[in-house]
Amino acid sequence: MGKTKLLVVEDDAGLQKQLRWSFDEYEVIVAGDRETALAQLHRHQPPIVTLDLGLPPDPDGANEGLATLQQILALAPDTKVIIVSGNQQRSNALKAVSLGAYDFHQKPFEPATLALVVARACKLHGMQQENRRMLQIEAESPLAGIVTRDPGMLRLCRGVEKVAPSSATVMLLGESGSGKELVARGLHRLGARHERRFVAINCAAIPADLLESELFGHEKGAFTGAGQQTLGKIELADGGTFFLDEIGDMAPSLQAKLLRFLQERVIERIGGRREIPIDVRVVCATHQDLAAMVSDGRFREDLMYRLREIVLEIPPLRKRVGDPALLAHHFRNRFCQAEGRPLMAFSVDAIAAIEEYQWPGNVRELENCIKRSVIMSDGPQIGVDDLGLPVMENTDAAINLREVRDAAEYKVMVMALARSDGNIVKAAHLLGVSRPTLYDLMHHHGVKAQLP
Ligand SMILES: Nc1ncnc2c1ncn2[C@@H]1O[C@H](COP(=O)(O)OP(=O)(O)OP(=O)(O)O)[C@@H](O)[C@H]1O
Repeated sequence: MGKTKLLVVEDDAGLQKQLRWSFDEYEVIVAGDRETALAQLHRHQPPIVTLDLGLPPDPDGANEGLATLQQILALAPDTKVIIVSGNQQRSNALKAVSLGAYDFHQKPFEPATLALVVARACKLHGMQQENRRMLQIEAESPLAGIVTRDPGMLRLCRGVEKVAPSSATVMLLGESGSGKELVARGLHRLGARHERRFVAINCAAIPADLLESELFGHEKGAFTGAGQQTLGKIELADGGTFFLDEIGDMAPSLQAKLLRFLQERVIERIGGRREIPIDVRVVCATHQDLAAMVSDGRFREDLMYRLREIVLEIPPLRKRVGDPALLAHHFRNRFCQAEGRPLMAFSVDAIAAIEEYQWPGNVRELENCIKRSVIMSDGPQIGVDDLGLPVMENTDAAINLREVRDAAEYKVMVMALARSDGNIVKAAHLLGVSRPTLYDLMHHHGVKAQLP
């Protein structure tokens, strides 16, 4: 990465030199008047500007400096402008701050203090840019609420868009916390039934003897304690979408009843004598291997086939390229706002740990981890210790050199393409390879020129 650009607007040649010298870790660009300053701003787009208020043709006043400030902010509103002004100009410096300058520093300048102000401004600018990028990603999100840049997830989202308008029964496969319910809601929202209800039931969370009544409802007096008629979840979803989570946990006796409903599309409330026609779109989900359960006799084969007219697989978080860090920023934004805390940055170590960790609990685990970190961390930064991630044991999962190399190659290639927004020339430059080499790599990994 190149140095951060710093535009110094200062008409005194001696001071220009001094500033250039004390900011050697920045790429310092100097301008001695308004016109040059605006031209340099245009050309270099520096995130930070130090601005002397006394510029020619008004070196003893502040009019020219204030006018320059206003033009800079009109052209590049995110720029952090730090006023460097003489003691006698304090009131003008304050005026500049009220016009949108980031801060002011009095002459004679103290390099160490000014360096601190510039570094802080730089950090703030970086966070604001990152936040803007996040908001854009969220706005561009292929499905409302789903934050991802991973090619596999983007493919899944395209699948959801294709399947949503049909009435096919969909089975979502994915580990716990990987976003199955979010995808089910996406199917509902993009489908023709979006104005009706989305009703979800988790078969694993309800005791087996209550699940039947939860699903099909009951008439008054159907069993002890059935004091009034209660509609089941399937009936409540009539016209809309019915989401059956953890379908693998359903008891065999209920599996038969569910199968009958899927075949005939009628229900009978417990204790009722009437068949009630119901028109719902069924989506189900499981983290279990249903085929294996069928072999063991724990799940009905005919029901499995009924349920999986279309199967969509949600990749676990550890297999999504770039998503752990992306989602961490997304949740950090959300929880900082919810907790009324100023936006915190992740330390470099914290981001590395987030990318490294395997996330067995997937997005839900990451979401909880970031929530806890935002609440618990004391400073303006979320450090690796705030995350409270377990220390990872060394696994011997991947020791085949070609596999490891292939996986690493794929990962950096997708990251470069994502970072350059699909621009092949830029991505090749980032990777330090030629364009034809990048095309070869993309071909090898089956990645299309335009990111999915
Ligand atoms: N890609 C994503 N972008 C943003 N938030 C996500 C994403 N995936 C999941 N989440 C969030 O993570 C949490 C868990 O997701 P969800 O409940 O859909 O997972 P699940 O697979 O249905 O979990 P379970 O198997 O435990 O029922 C939710 O708060 C959800 O909003």
